[in-house]
This record gives sequence, structure tokens and C-alpha cells, in this order.
Amino acid sequence: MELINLVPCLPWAKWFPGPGDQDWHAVLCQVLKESQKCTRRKSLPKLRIMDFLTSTAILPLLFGCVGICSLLKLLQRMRTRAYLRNAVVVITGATSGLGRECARVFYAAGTKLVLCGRNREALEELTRELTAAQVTKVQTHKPYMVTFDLADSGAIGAAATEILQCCGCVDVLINNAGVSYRGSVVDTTMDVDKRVMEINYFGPVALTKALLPSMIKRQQGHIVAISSIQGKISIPFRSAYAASKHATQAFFDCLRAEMEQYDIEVTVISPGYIHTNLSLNALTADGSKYGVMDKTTAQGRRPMEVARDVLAAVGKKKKDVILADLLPSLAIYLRTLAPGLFFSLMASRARKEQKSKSS
Ligand SMILES: NC(=O)C1=CN([C@@H]2O[C@H](COP(=O)(O)OP(=O)(O)OC[C@H]3O[C@@H](n4cnc5c(N)ncnc54)[C@H](OP(=O)(O)O)[C@@H]3O)[C@@H](O)[C@H]2O)C=CC1
Ligand SMILES: CCCCCCCCCCCCCCCC(=O)OCC(=O)COP(=O)(O)O
Repeated sequence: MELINLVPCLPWAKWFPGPGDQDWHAVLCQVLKESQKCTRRKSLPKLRIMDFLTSTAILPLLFGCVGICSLLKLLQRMRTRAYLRNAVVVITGATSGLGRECARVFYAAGTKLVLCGRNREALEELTRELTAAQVTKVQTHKPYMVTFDLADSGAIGAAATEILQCCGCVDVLINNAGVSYRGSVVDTTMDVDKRVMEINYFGPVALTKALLPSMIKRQQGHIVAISSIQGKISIPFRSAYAASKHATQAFFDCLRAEMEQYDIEVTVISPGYIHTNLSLNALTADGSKYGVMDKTTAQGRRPMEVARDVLAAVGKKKKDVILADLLPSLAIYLRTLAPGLFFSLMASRARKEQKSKSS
């Protein structure tokens, strides 16, 4: 016990030594005894309350908390359902991977889907599959299909016009389509850098810009960008991809701020590895397809799970969401808090990868 804490107990001292007296030690012992008695007296009601709480109130309290949490979850689910039911939702890259799974979960949520892709047959097959599915809880709507290439800037305006003509408006635009890349900066042609940027950045930006005026007019809408952990940190041999995703993050962060006055929501989603065809379809330094299912991709999260998280993020109108394991999430903090260490780790990773390629 600190001496200072004994000061309030000094009045209990039964006698005080006189000036020059050496018996202060006895006084302090006496004060200490009195203070301990006092603490015991004070803590008795506290002990009784604790006894009461642990014996009678803890279980009801626990059940109460669980009940409140479940109720809040249910309310959130109902809000998400109400927000998305009959909403016009445009999904790019719906022919494969995450886009395809997003189509499934948003269809089951009762949205009016506009499925976008380059491959008409794949879109038709997905539409057949969706409409054949038994969804009982909500009324579903037959998806509309729009075929265009995001690298073709002329086609994007026409696609936006077609979407607005057929559906009247767009409530949610999910910019999901994308391509990855593998290569060293030194070996990669500028054509490849530009192509990755066209598909992952300029395409979504152009589509967003084409649909924004109608959203602003209605003062309603929601834009989603599927970025990547690589929109927040850069790893070696992904220069074009990481750059396109960093640009995506920056553009949609600016857009969010500008759209707040119109009640238009912007959600940027940054997933870690997902088990899709992304690595198979990735471009290499000379523009050819990589064509390999990487171990990291194969071990990634199931696209259906990620699609459910996308639905939840949209329903909750989240602004920025990271959907990754602990390590990539920690890496983002490391990049911010200890950039020197992060850069050294990335340099050593680059050396190792280079070595394993050349051996
Ligand atoms: N898989 C992963 O580990 C991660 C993926 N992401 C992101 O998720 C998104 C979806 O990728 P994912 O599902 O994994 O990969 P997939 O390769 O399975 O799907 C990519 C989709 O984008 C479409 N696409 C590609 N190029 C174009 C283009 N020029 N014009 C129009 N559509 C195009 C593809 O269409 P087509 O069938 O015609 O080729 C396909 O539908 C991407 O933005 C990706 O960066 C983010 C983090 C991790
Ligand atoms: C405090 C301790 C922190 C320890 C941090 C160590 C740093 C480890 C680096 C981890 C790098 C994670 C990279 C994740 C990349 C990723 O998830 O990318 C998602 C994609 O977009 C995948 O695309 P790709 O074409 O690259 O497969």
C-alpha cells in the first residue's frame, strides 16, 4: 500500500508522537490496521453484489446479450433484404469466379440483375442456371445480359445506355471484372501495363461515370469497387495489377467524398486470395496468358463465401472492407507503421522468387 493512501486514515491514529519522537513506525502500523478494517467494511456490500450477480443475474444477463445481438443481426438482415429487394444491380465480370457467385447471392436476394461480361454464352448459361434455381423466400427476377469488353472505351458508353434504357435506373453497380498479372517491371511491355490499367481501372471508371448522372438525378445509388489487398500494399512481380488496384482505391475514395451530398454510397472491397480463375487468366510480361493455377489462389477463400461478404457489405453500406486473413491484414498495418521493414520483406521476397525462377 502506498503511504499517500493512508493519509485519509490518519484521523484514526489513537495517539501521535511528539516532536522529535522516534515512534512514527508504530503510528503507521496502527493507521494501516484501521485502514484495512475500513476497506473490509466497504467491500462487504460489493462482495454481496458480486455474489448476487454471479449466482442469480449472470445467466439472464448472458442470455439477454445473446438475444440482443441476435435481434440486431435479424434487423440488419431485414434491412439488407429491404434495401436490395427489387433493386437493379449491375455486376461486371459475371461470367466467372467472384462475379458469378455475386450473381447467385444477389439473385437470391431478389434483385433485378444486369449481368455483364464478354462471353454471351457464359452469361446465358448463368442466366439459365439462376432461373432454374429454387428460390422460395423472395420473388426473383430474370436477369438481363449486356455483353461488352471493359478495354473498349467506346463500348462502355453504349452498354450504360442499354442498361438505363432496359432497366430505367441502376441502384447498385458492382465493378468486379478484372485481370491479374505476373511479371517483372523490367520485362513487361507498356502495352501490358496499359491493358491491365484499361480493364481494372479505366473500364470501371468509365462505366461508373456513364451511370453516375442518372444516380445523381435520383439522389440514390450505390457504387461498389472490387479492389484487392494489392490496392493497399504492393508485392513484387505484380506492378501493373497492384498499380491498377491502388488507382481503383484512390478513385473510389475520392468519389465517395464527392457523392456524399447526393446520398450515393461508395464501397471499396479489398479481398485477399480467392479460389477463382484469376491466376489462370493473368497476363504475363509479353501479354500472353499465365495459365497456371497458383497455390495461393487454389488455397484462397471460396468465392461463394466472399460473395456473401460482398452482399453483407453492400447491405450495411460499408465504405471500405478488407476481406482477408490475418497476415495480409497485418501487412497493411506494417506498410503504414513500419514501411522500412515492409520494404525489406518485399525485397527479400523478390530475391527469393527471382532465384526460384532462375533455378
Ligand atoms: N481471385 C483472387 O484471388 C482475387 C480477386 N480479386 C478481384 O476480384 C475480381 C474478380 O476476379 P476473379 O473472379 O477472382 O477472377 P476471374 O478470372 O475468375 O474472373 C474475372 C472476370 O472478369 C472478366 N473480365 C476480364 N477481362 C475483362 C474485360 N476486358 N472486359 C470485361 N470483363 C472482363 C472475366 O470475363 P471473361 O470470362 O470474359 O474473361 C471474368 O468474368 C477482380 O477484380 C480481381 O482483381 C481481388 C482479390 C483477390
Ligand atoms: C506484424 C507482422 C506483420 C507481418 C507481415 C508480413 C508480410 C507478409 C506479406 C503478405 C503479403 C500478402 C499478399 C496478399 C496478396 C493478396 O491477397 O492479393 C489478392 C489478389 O488480388 C490476388 O491476386 P494475384 O494475382 O496476386 O493472385
